[in-house]
Amino acid sequence: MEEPVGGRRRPRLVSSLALGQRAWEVTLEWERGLLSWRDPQPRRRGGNCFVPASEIIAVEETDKKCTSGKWEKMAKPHAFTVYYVKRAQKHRWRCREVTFWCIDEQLCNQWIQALKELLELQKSRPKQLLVYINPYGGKRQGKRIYEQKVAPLFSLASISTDVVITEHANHAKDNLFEVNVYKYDGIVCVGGDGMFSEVMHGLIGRIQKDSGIDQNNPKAPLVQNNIRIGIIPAGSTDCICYATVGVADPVTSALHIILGDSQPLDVSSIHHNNAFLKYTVSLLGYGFYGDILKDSEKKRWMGTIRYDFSGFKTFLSHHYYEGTVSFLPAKPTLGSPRDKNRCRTGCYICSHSKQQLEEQQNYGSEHNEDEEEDWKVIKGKFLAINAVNMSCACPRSPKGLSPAAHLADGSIDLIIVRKCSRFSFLRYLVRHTNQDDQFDFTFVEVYRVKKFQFTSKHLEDNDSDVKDIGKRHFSQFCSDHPTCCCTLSNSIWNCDGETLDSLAVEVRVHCQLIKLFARGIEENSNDEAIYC
Ligand SMILES: CCCCCCCCCCCCC/C=C/[C@@H](O)[C@H](COP(=O)(O)O)NC(=O)CCCCCCCCCCCCCCC
Ligand SMILES: Nc1ncnc2c1ncn2[C@@H]1O[C@H](COP(=O)(O)OP(=O)(O)O)[C@@H](O)[C@H]1O
Ligand SMILES: [Ca+2]
Repeated sequence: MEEPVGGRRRPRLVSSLALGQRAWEVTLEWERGLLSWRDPQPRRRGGNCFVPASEIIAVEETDKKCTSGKWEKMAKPHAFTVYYVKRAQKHRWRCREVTFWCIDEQLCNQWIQALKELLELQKSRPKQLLVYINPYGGKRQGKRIYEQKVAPLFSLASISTDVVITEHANHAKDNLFEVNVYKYDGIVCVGGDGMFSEVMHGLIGRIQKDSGIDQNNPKAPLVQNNIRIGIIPAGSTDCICYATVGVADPVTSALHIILGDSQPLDVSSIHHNNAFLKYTVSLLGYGFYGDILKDSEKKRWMGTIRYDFSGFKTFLSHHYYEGTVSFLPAKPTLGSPRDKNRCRTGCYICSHSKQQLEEQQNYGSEHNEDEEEDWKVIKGKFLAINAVNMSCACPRSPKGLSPAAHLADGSIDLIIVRKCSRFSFLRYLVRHTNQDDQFDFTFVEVYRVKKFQFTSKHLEDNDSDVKDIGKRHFSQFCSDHPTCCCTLSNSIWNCDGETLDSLAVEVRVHCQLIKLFARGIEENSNDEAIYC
């Protein structure tokens, strides 16, 4: 039965269709973009289901061969299946399907047609994607994960893909300078944070090159682009995926890509002496996390547990490093890393930053804050200096290094852990895994900043040539004395899981430079009223 209601542009479609052994009242509301089905006998539990069009993955005429033997086929020979997003535990999404049956072929086709037209209106969904798979990331499962869990969903959603399985490090990055990136709606990387970093460098670099922007100029206004990046987690930490989606799960990420989600992300650029070094979006860490990375790179053969092993070893070695950190604080309107304001889907702090960014772009370039505002300087002995652009939540620490950091506010949270006892440092680390405040220690400071610089004491004391010789000498010295906590050695910078070639860095955040196929972490996503 079809019932035009309201006489507006498009009538509401209401039919009695069979689902399971019963007839259900199925409604498609064009104005609200909502598909619902209601059990006309509401005594039964779970009698009402709603799926917004924005969460429908695909609609297909049901292949009757696959369902032979069911009573539906005999009584109601025509059917269509709707595939939609079902929210499961802990921010996981799954693809669920529901098949409706009817006697009238024309009615069945009308439903398929209407649902397909509704899907056509979802303009932000990608149609063509470029996929890079790192077959060696994490547990070396990238190719299998993509082929078994992701590709079937992309094909269900009629997304066409060009797939590149990388053959060496930097393959994806270099390739992004060669291909016609503009023909794609998005780039997907299958791997860990390192693989994401590679794709991000390729994409940002390519866009700047095409726009005539010199990345070596630390003051250059970088050009944003609308080609979104999707992450299918298949790495060792997968913090960028976890902190932007709420879980590191390939199917969930594939569904966010299919629905065409868009999450802007801050990117920090790292320079030294007017030379571009790298971009970072998650952790830029010196000291503890730099040392873990240095040690763990030698243990890649161990797989993902290399980080725990190197973490334990680095914890025991308890090295501290001397240097100077200077930073430019962010405006107080951006909140503080110690407030309880978490960045969640639709975050108002990030939306406000977006508005400001648009105003700046419309009314001329950013004014020079360096000259107007006060830089703060901290000299000392540090166990760790961590700059994070996002919470860095990951399975090891579900709240992350800075639980209140924002994905797209145009600021970095700078965490400084001064020299302290092993026991105090352990207490600090343990608080990453429980509800206690990890910043509530006298030896931990945290600031929300726009820019910062770091120089190791060795660089301050020596000129750069002497430094390089000294660095090698001191590193040798310390690896010969693994139990000493001497300050003579340098650490390295861990930049999203990759090493940096410089000890001294000048870092600046670029508000919302890139976009991901994500929507941030949904608040109470299990309680919403969509599911059945
Ligand atoms: C006592 C337990 C303490 C647990 C503390 C856990 C804090 C974890 C914070 C993790 C922040 C991760 C930031 C993300 C970095 C990634 O971009 C980056 C690259 O990822 P990819 O390999 O997927 O490409 N990953 C990393 O640099 C690895 C970070 C390693 C984190 C492992 C930390 C383990 C610490 C273990 C300390 C053990 C002390 C035991 C004392 C008895
Ligand atoms: N085919 C390949 N062979 C070797 N290294 C690769 C290949 N493809 C990508 N890489 C590099 O592997 C590094 C780690 O990748 P990633 O996917 O982040 O795994 P993990 O999370 O285990 O570190 C990245 O620096 C990336 O550039
Ligand atoms: Ca940020």
